[in-house]
Amino acid sequence: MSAFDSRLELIAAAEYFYKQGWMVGTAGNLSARLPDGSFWITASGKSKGNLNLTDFVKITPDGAVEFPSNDLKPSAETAIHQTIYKLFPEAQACYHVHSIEANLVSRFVEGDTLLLPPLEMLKGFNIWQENLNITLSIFPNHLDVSKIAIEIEDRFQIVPPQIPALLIRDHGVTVWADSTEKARNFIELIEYIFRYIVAASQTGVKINPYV
Ligand SMILES: CSC[C@@H](O)[C@@H](O)C(=O)COP(=O)(O)O
Ligand SMILES: [Zn+2]
Repeated sequence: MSAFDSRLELIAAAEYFYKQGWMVGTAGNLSARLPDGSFWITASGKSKGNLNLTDFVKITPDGAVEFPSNDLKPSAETAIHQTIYKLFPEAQACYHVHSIEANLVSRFVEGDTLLLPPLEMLKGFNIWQENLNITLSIFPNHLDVSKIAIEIEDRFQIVPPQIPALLIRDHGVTVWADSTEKARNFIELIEYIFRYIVAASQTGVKINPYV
């Protein structure tokens, strides 16, 4: 019997995110680790709404690129996935999407952290606190993606993230988890929180710190 192919999970998640409007116009990239420490990642520039098994590139633990076919390039944001897997050995999947709400909330603050509203949804990140005071790290969006990856590594080595997620300003969110299933849930949870922050900012009711 052959082992389960995690690319099938990535294809299904990408189709779902695409339908939510979070991976339009080839935006976003998804990866999943393999038992040998290598990972599958979406090839660069593919429409994420209808990926197939040949739309992935394998990155080995030493950073070599294994092309299933030679006209594929790895995701332009592979360096961020490599950094996440290096920093968090328990991570088995890393998902990155672009939503309008993520970009709006990234502009609600000028600093490098976003205070999250104290929503029950945070329990989905395994946060069990009475008075929730959780922040999400925001990073600048550099043209040179390796610079973003270096800044993620530098900051998280000193200040570990409170939840397995980070936001790149004017760009989108990245999450990681110990399974593809959890990574998909984490994207849904953080995008719900972003939608809540945007909606709350429009109500005039003091239900979040940005109103
Ligand atoms: C709509 S282009 C977006 C890209 O520049 C990038 O941010 C992205 O998420 C997808 O890049 P890709 O190289 O396809 O993985
Ligand atoms: Zn991106």
